[in-house]
Amino acid sequence: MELLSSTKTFGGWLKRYRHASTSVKGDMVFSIFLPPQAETKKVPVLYWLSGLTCTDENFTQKAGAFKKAAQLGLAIVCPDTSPRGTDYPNEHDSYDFGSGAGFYINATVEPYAQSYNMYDYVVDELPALISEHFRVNDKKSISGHSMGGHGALICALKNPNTYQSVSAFAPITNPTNCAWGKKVFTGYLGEDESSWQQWDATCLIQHATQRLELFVDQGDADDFLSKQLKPESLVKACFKNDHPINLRMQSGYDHSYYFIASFIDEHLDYHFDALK
Ligand SMILES: N[C@@H](CCC(=O)N[C@@H](CSC=O)C(=O)NCC(=O)O)C(=O)O
Repeated sequence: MELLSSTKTFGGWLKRYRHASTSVKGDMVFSIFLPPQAETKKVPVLYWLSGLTCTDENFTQKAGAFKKAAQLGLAIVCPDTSPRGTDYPNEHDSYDFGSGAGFYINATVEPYAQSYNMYDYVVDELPALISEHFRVNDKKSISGHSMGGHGALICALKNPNTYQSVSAFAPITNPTNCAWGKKVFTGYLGEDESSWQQWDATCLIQHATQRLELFVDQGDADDFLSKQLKPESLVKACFKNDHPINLRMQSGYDHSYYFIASFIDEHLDYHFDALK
């Protein structure tokens, strides 16, 4: 791994690394916040998955999470949102497909199938790398925003007993039924919609074998709420399958990192309670 930067903050360290990834067959960059407690003991980890157009740095620079994480003794790992360095057809033409829009799934359509394996990267490869190189214990939780909120939900739903807790800010909830999801699923998975369901949180609820609560914050002034995010789909699926969900509609909040910064401390407390 190549250390790109190391910055002291709130008594801990924010470090940025580049490494060669086997899942995406190219270099990937991630950020990790190590709290002061990690100097002397192993700490639990929260994985944070960002949304469309983001890199690992949107969360580190805008969420304001590190004071609380330092107090709790919680490491936070922020992967990038897609492979970089490739130049596939349409990969860099729009904000909601290709680079910056990996969607945390494994693509099956060529040429994307060669490297757009962000699910394997965040579920298997990155945690193994983090365990090998940092003073972390085997407890982990996952959270994210929008595309990354959906990523967090599917990682938890598809991997029972892997994460101690899961939360999401303004997640896309039912990508098989919104424009963002239909566009990327067609491009990465193909036209056969039956193959899409295994990557859709609302569809996955009926197959869940662990009833891990879904903790979701959603702003009611979010411009993407009714057309892309559709939390009512997820709530309906949870209700139908007796799956626990705590959806908090937050009055006046939009889709931005100002919203995330307003509630991130509560999410960190929530995860740390489960990780203790
Ligand atoms: N057209 C907009 C859309 C990009 C946007 O809003 N991205 C969000 C995530 S949306 C769902 O995954 C985001 O987190 N942006 C980065 C940020 O720092 O706010 C555009 O291109 O701006």
